Amino acid sequence: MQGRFHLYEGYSLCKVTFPVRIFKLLGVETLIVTNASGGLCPDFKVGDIMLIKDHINLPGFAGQHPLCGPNDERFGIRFPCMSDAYNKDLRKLALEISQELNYTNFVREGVYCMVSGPNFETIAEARMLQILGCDSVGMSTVPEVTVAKHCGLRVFGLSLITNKVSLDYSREEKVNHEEVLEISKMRAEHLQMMVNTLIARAHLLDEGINVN
Ligand SMILES: O=P(O)(O)O[C@@H]1C[C@H](O)[C@@H](CO)O1
Ligand code: HPA
Repeated sequence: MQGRFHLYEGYSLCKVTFPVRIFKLLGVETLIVTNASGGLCPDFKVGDIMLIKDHINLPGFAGQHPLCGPNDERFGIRFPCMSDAYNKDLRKLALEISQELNYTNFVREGVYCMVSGPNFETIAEARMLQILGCDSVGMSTVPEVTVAKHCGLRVFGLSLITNKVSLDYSREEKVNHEEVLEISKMRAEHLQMMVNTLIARAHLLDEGINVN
């Protein structure tokens, strides 16, 4: 996909995740998601690439969940397990690839939290998210991943840390969308290289071939 639909644009989560169901019907087996997010983990720097280990579905807690409503059994079960939403083998492979590519000083792992947006977080909200265990925060991805896991797709996710989230009232810098775009452009080639290499190697996992 080039771009995506967002909840904050006014699309229902059913529409936001519709492409994932189309992928499933087309025979796709693995979903690779990328996004931009704000760093909450104090160790993260702007420009870091975070391999998504897990997520927090904050809109889901408030009833904004793509699987609410009648369950379509043709796609998956009513109560899907989410404890392994992000495929372990693909994450391991991505870590190996980041070493080979010499990317280790800007590749991390962490927990992504989705908020609805469209505003960036208040300081109090950011502090709450950090206490909850979120390493980064963004406005997308979780609905698509949830629907993908529901219908049995294997998921791998990358989140580019485009800004530091303000956690301190004395911090002068303000988050803005231009910065998000600028950092995304700066890291585009690295991200492409990681994703391309992962795609080239991922099928070897299925065939049980040692990828090293
Ligand atoms: O679409 P993603 O989640 O990658 O982009 C983030 C969330 C907003 O769309 C935008 C805010 O700058 O970046
Ligand atoms: N907060 C929420 N969404 C984002 C951010 C952020 O700081 N940066 C990019 N997307």
